Amino acid sequence: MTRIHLNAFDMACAGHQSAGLWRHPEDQGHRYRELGHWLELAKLLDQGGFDALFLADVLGVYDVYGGSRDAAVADAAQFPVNDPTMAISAMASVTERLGFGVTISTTYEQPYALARRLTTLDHLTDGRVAWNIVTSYLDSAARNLGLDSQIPHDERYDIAEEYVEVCYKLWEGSWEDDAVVRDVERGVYTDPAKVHDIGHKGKYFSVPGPFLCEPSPQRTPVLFQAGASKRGLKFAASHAEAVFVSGPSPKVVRKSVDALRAAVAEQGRDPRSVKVFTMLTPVVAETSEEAQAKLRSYQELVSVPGAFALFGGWTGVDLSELALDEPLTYADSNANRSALASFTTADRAWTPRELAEFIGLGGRGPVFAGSPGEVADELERWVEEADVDGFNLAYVTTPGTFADFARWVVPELRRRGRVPEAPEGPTLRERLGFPGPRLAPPHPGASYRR
Ligand SMILES: Cc1cc2nc3c(=O)[nH]c(=O)nc-3n(C[C@H](O)[C@H](O)[C@H](O)COP(=O)(O)O)c2cc1C
Repeated sequence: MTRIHLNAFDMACAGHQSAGLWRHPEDQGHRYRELGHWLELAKLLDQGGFDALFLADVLGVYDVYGGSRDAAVADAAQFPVNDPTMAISAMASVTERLGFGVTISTTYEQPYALARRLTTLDHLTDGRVAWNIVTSYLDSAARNLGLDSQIPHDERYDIAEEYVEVCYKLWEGSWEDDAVVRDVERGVYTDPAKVHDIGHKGKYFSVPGPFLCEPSPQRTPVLFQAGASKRGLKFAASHAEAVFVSGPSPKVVRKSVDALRAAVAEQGRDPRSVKVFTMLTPVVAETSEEAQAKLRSYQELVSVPGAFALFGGWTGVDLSELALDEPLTYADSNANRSALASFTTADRAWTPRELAEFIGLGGRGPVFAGSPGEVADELERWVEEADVDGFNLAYVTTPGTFADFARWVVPELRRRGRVPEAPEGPTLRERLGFPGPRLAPPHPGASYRR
């Protein structure tokens, strides 16, 4: 029976994908500032059968809707938002096997510094870190990070290509495995002959020296990628070990997955070796009726302006300029092209009225409400019809959605042989089904190894 991988999808903010639900009395998203909140969540996920906690991130405010940031600010739509990396080592200290996927953009930070941060986390978590490689989509981020507006969409990916090349050289090529000798008698901690300058001089980056860190358990963290435009797919086909996609139906997601697997094969890699995760928000209760009642109570709390603020940031489209029943059209934007395509060209053109209902809960992915058996059936249907390997499960309330899922659905998935009783490991790479802790050929990163 094919394994189903499960990530909890979250962000270091009070309102992630379900705009307005911070008003729910059980929602604890506002505790995102407390370390205790993250430690409790990590323990719940670790014991509850999740493979990883996957953390999104943005470096700007959502200010496309109505030409203003007010809706996003008032509704806590991914604002305020803290740095996603800080709590990870603390979470690792209270968990055994949970992985941590962290989103960091290649657009606003030098690879030399980022590679060190991720390696530090890989050491402190004993090899349980993944990097979700993104290129960003908000003009507001660009403006506050020293640019007039965003670097053009496809060039951001050109930068990302060179960025990961630098990282591979640092992670895989700079240090030999046995460089650290700690030879007290000779007075040698690290053998200088086994640490190498990477000598990188490219179009965007110059890194002549050696990596600052000694090799960590995975060396290169597990590489996730999110972004499914034509250019995004090309990047993923070369570099991603796992890809995060989203779309409203299996039919829409299947198109991206087929295109991705074909592109991976063209790169000489096994198309099944890339794990695809799609976004879904589960609403589960003991019975179908209870789950539907719960869903209705959630729907009453949705903030449409908050949802439209998120949509504006993702796609660059200001829904305030459209009539409620006017279908959206696709135009190449500088934002997240695949997000817009999934509501226009991929299947059918959605209207703002339909979007208000759909994205209010769970963002760009579907919401499914049902009993444990019905939710498990739905996940199996997605695996079959969309050809995905797992899910980034978004929440309506946190930690409520994750606790319900761990309590009701994971045991059902275990009964069906979809989730193992004990996780594989010990590293995240092995837990996700790869043969060893480190990148393996023909992944291009492995070719930099000494
Ligand atoms: C499912 C999904 C999740 C994403 N999550 C993030 C994120 O958390 N932060 C971010 O800056 N970009 C995120 N992105 C967007 C990527 O940064 C992407 O590089 C950029 O928007 C271009 O996407 P495109 O190739 O689909 O046009 C996400 C994209 C997808 C499809």
